[in-house]
Amino acid sequence: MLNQVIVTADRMRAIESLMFAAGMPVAALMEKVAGLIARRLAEIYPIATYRRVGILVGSGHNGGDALVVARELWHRGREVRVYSPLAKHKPLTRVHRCYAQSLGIPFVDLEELKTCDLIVDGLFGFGLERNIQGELAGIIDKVNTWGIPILSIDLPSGIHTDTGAVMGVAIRATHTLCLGLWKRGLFAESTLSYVGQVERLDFDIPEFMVRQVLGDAHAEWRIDPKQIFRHSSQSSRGNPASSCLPIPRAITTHKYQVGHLLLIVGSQTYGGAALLASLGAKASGVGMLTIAVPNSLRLMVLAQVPDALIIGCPETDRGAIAQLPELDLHKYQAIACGCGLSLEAKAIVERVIKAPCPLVLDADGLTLLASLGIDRLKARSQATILTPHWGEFSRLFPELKLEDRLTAVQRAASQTGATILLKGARTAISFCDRLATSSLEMPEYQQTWVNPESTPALARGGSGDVLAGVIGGLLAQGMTGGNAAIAATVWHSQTAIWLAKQRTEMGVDPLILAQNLLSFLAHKTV
Ligand SMILES: NC(=O)C1=CN([C@@H]2O[C@H](COP(=O)(O)OP(=O)(O)OC[C@H]3O[C@@H](n4cnc5c(N)ncnc54)[C@H](O)[C@@H]3O)[C@@H](O)[C@H]2O)[C@@H](O)CC1
Ligand SMILES: [K+]
Repeated sequence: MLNQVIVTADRMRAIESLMFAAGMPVAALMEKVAGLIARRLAEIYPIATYRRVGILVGSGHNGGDALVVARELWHRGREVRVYSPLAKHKPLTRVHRCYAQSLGIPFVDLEELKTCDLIVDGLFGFGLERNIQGELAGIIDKVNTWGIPILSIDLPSGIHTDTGAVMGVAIRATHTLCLGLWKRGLFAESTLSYVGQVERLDFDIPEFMVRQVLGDAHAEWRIDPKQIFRHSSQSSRGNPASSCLPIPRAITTHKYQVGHLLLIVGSQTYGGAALLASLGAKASGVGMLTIAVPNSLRLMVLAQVPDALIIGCPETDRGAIAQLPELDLHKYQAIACGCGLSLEAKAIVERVIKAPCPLVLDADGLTLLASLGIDRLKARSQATILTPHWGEFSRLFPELKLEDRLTAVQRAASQTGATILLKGARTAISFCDRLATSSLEMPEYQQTWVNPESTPALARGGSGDVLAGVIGGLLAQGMTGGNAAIAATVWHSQTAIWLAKQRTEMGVDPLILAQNLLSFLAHKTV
């Protein structure tokens, strides 16, 4: 649980206050935390290569942490230099400063840090309140130009704890050690070029205190990718129940028990999208797959996906699906619609919105939904998953485009009742459900999960089609909207990370991705 909650500065302060009120001395906690930072630093940046360490010290407890780290590194034989540009300090920071000086640790001018092998950034943590200006801004700008590795304590100084906004300037870290609980701002896409590699440093915050502050309906969570993949005998801990892969199967399972998915995809212009979505759906292990495409694509899709039922649909002059033939939409456990559909297929989207089964809308399906009006979703009684990237999201929810991504996705999901999967480098998924770790009596509530690991290898046309197909397949097999969105997102991004290691980020085209989803899953769960 502690590795999954995302907190704001206020929540972090409230949890910290509970620890202090219960008797943990403030100074003891700083000592413990900074000791852990110093130990982790020694693993990441060994003394043999990073002997000279420059420490940036601010006025608050982030600076206090940095001074304890400075002292510990000094005792372990590093050449430490401290730069402490502010005149006033919080009392605990001040005493650590005095003690460091009494040990003979040099307090130097900024320029003298230029020859260091490593910089430790302890200027500001979650206490940053306003834009950084004047001399301090100049200091950060300068340090960023040196090209020396920087380890930031808690957050890169200058990053807003809650929104991730850059408060004027910010340190560009190579490594960030987030203390205790994940800070919300670390998950904003705009901070990714500032945080470097991010780790959480656990300092034994009692879980009951975290629960006391966050309550039973905590809204923002970080997905733990490791918990998605498991042997079928293992139970899920933390991530929403049954978002785990592979989906277990009873020995007597027959094909009609593992879902029938209808894909409505493709146009003459975007034939490949239909194939990629189909291959994603196929990898999900869905029992039956029916693919509705324009007539002219029928044989091409049949040749590539021989195990699917292919329905050729009448098409417009420009090769979009003009109408669905007499299909009984009741017989499908899920429908995924939109990949490569083209913007001529509005009538199709109008029809599938009324379908009496779970529905995934992607790509052109979303743009068409935006033109029909998001209110159309009110007619739906079954799960709906929308999978927009930011551009599609802004068309669907223009009034939310100024919000930060986490707030925006949360509002969109509560407005529509749908699961919203906002794609990006840190895909965020918001839906209304019970939390897996809670009792069944617990009411459903709005929750948002962020995928913390991905790769720019996925930034190419067609990756999203594969994802939509996988989600459709998982939905058809009975996963809830939120669980299917989480499982598919993690599976898709972890497969891409795995492939990028073998083929470079240039080598993960969507076809390779779709073809390797199952090899990755097998490799992960043996
Ligand atoms: N949460 C926890 O349980 C723990 C927190 N610790 C550390 O304490 C930090 C938070 O400490 P603080 O609350 O003292 O906050 P910070 O150390 O982040 O900084 C706050 C100080 O900076 C000043 N300040 C804020 N914005 C400024 C600006 N734009 N320009 C100039 N000065 C500005 C404030 O007046 C205040 O003096 C954490 O980030 C972490 O490093 C650890 O020591 C121990 C455990
Ligand atoms: K910092």
